[in-house]
Amino acid sequence: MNHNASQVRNIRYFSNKKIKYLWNSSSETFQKLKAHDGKISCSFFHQTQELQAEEITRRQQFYGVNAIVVRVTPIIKLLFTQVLNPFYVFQIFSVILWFNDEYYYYAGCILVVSIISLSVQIYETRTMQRTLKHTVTGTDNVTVLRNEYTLESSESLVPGDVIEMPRHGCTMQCDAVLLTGNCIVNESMLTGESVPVTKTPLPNPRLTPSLPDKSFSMADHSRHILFCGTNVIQTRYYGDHRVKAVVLRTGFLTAKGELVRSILFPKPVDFKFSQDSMKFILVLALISMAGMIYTLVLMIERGDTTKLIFLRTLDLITIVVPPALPAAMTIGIVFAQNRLKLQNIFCISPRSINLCGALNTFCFDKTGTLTEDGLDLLGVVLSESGTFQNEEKNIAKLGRCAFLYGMATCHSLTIIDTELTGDPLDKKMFDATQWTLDEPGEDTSRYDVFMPTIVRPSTPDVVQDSHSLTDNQIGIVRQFPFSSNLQRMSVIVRTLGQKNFDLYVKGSPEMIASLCKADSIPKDFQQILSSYTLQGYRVIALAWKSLKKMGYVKVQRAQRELMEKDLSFLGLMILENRLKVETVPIIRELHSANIRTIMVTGDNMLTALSVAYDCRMVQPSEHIILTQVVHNSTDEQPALRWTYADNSSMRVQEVSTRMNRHDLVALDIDDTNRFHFAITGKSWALLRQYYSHVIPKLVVRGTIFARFAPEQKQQLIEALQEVGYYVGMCGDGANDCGALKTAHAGISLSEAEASVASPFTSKEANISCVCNVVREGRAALVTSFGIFKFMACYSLTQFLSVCILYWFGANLTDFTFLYIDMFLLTSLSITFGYTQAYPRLVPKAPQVSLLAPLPILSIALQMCVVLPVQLLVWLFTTRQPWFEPLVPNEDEDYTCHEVTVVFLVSSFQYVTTAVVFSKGAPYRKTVFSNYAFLINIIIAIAINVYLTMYPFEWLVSLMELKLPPSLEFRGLIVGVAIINFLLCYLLEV
Ligand SMILES: Nc1ncnc2c1ncn2[C@@H]1O[C@H](COP(=O)(O)OP(=O)(O)OP(=O)(O)O)[C@@H](O)[C@H]1O
Repeated sequence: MNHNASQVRNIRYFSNKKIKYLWNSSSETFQKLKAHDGKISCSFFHQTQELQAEEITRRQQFYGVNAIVVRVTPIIKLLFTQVLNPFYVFQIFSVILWFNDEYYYYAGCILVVSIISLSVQIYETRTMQRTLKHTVTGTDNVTVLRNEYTLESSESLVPGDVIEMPRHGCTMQCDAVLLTGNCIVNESMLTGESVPVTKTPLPNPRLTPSLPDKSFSMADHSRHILFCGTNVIQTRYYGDHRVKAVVLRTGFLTAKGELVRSILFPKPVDFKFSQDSMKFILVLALISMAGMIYTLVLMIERGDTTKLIFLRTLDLITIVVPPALPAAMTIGIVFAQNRLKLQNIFCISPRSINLCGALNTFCFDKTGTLTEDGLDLLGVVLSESGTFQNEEKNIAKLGRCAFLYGMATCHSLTIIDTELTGDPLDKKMFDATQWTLDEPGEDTSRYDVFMPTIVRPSTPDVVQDSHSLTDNQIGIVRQFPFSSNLQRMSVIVRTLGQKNFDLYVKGSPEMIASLCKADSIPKDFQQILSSYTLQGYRVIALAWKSLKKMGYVKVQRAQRELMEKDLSFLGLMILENRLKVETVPIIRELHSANIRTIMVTGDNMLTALSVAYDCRMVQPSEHIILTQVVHNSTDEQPALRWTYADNSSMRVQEVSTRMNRHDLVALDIDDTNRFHFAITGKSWALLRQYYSHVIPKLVVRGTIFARFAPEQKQQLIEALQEVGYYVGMCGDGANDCGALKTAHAGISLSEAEASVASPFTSKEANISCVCNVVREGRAALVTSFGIFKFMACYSLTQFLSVCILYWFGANLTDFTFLYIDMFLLTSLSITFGYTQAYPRLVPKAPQVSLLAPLPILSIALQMCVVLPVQLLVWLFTTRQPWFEPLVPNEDEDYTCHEVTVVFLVSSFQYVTTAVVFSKGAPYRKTVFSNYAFLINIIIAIAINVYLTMYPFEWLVSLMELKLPPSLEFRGLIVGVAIINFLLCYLLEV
């Protein structure tokens, strides 16, 4: 936390996480610094004048430098912050203790390991900071209005500055609202979607008095805002007029700044696993307290020296609380992240990887994610005089008609680097017309003063001379860009040589129909539409209107809502909606891994239903219940209806206004497991308003969410999280951004290299990345679980063993600790972390991975090599390396006890390892590991029984030792063995 209270001209403020908080004396609170207070009207921006020098200085003091500075923390600072981490403090404490206890080798080794891990951590933190700095930092020179238009460094910009957008593009260094001209931008840095987006000027109510002066909001006016970090590809301008924008927000207050802040200071994730592990460490600490009291009493009774008592007592804490636990638990994440990179999945938030292991629900966007993006145009159905004509597959046969002109003009395609780019749907539609598109040149004479994009037929028999005035050329003079919320886009065009302008609108059939004159809509509109959507086709409608009596200026200033009404319906475009080849197998695999799948789309409900059946999100035998909230009249509470839909037709059956068991019975659903709910965005909004108590029930069984606006997608994820689901989201477009950020794990399918849109970005544009992410998440989580359990079991085993040794007045030596802690732990953690890469998610798949035997091999190694070596060393080195007598030990009998204890330590560890490795991944239980687990347990029990009940008479006689005398001793050992088993078992369940 970086709090530094200061004063700027009697204003008290402090900064925290790159944001300033100012003192508000009237409310007596600190309030977050905002660029504007949200009560500004749109006309305010159009009245913006240049800022005076004094005002600029004042604002610069207020808002600071306009830069998103990610500092690479100096090594010394990082070192201090890392060393002050409680676990390192504990480690330092332990090392000092061990040195004092003369465990030089052991303390030395731990010191070396800690230094290495600290250096690696510092190196990695700095590399990450450097990469982030490289991605986000940027300054540029910007033309800004100060006295006159001058070139200034972008760092000096303040909110309120008027800037000019350069003609050939730039990268935005602030958030700014566009006042004049159009800009084509690529927002992939923020949204992951690399389709060019057209930004239009903010409506100016002063120029059009009929226009209400709405209050400005970032969400409502986002299509007029150029966001920081986005790439402005081209600007369009009026003659030699400037393309102007007003700076809205600077530095970390910008949209990009917010995203960078969320990476620099991630929200603490409420993950049960990390909470539980802290609780468990606390329990371990309590156990060590008990051990300390026991040692204290024992050693005081025995009359040991104060120093020895002090050292032995504290030593117990370092045995019970494993200081390397947090570091060991991240091993799985490191392996998983590297493996994801190999699969072309980039992760900017590694801590999300463990969360992916817990995901139990995955939401998918439809278009571009489950289905192909560049859908083939199947045909068109024209409407003439309010009647649908026959479907026409060959667009060339349409002839010159309004529908064809609509197809040729109503898009936001643009030429970038000589290539036509834009929305894949727009591209398919335009390609079908076989027209060509010319970007504006310098010549302004032909279309008044604006530089329009020109479209014209490319077939030679039609074009006589592409540069002469021919009535086949159409200029697109204004564009209202596509918005998911509005479900439509429109253009204002003028055919060359004609006086009047025309408006073409295309969008979802429901939306277009609602904007058309009733008499222009065919009577069988719903019927024809359903006939296509039921088959899963994507249907787009076109409409038209002649803007007679409107001059150029009026057309340029007119408000969108006022233009897009009283349209004449032109017809429907039918597009194929093909599933990607990967979709069905991946959905199947997710289902067999017990992960729920949900479709949340902006598309039509019937299309979504059909795709859901096709991709097997809903099985053919399963039912779908459509949830509808219908307003009968404005003043009364809307009615909640449950209707019944199946894959061949939709039967509408009103049931009841409440959802309960009776409703389901009334719907004829006897098997309550076999139905899914579906709802549209419109009903969802009303449901939230009037029936919010139904939402938790709905989302538990909801599978299809259609015609959902971007913020509703986000609401759905939140609703799922509220009822306890761990939710993943996979999407490809800007309309999925909010949902991707909100989900526990968001995967954006994007080609953008440096996108900060979601924690995961997959370059493969299909949903196979979902399985990879879940699989790696599970592998990382299981590794963390396994290592956690292993370390807990092992430190408890060691603790009990050492307590017994204290009883005899002995302790393990430097070498014994070294062997157990270093060799075993390191080799096992690494083997474990590495081996958790399995090829399938599904629990029942009887598949034996090539890597599966590795943990078993490691156990076998311990069994067949390490134990005998341990014994041999003990035999031939007069037991020195293994025991440290704490009190002069005259009685040779004790040596025998000590041997038993060491064997116990090893065999308990062996059992623990066996349990952890073989049972750690329940969803991947392989035939091999099940048997291995059983065999391991049987062997371990046999060894324990043999060692404790018939302690190696041959060995004893070989070493000329006496047998341990008492039965109590054997009883004690057996007791410890049972406790160990119980512990392992409890940890496992
Ligand atoms: N370029 C476009 N021009 C006009 N209308 C469009 C365009 N793209 C989509 N639409 C219409 O707007 C609706 C909403 O679009 P949106 O992008 O929110 O979702 P989607 O593309 O249909 O599906 P998904 O959310 O699964 O990606 C679409 O169903 C379609 O009818």
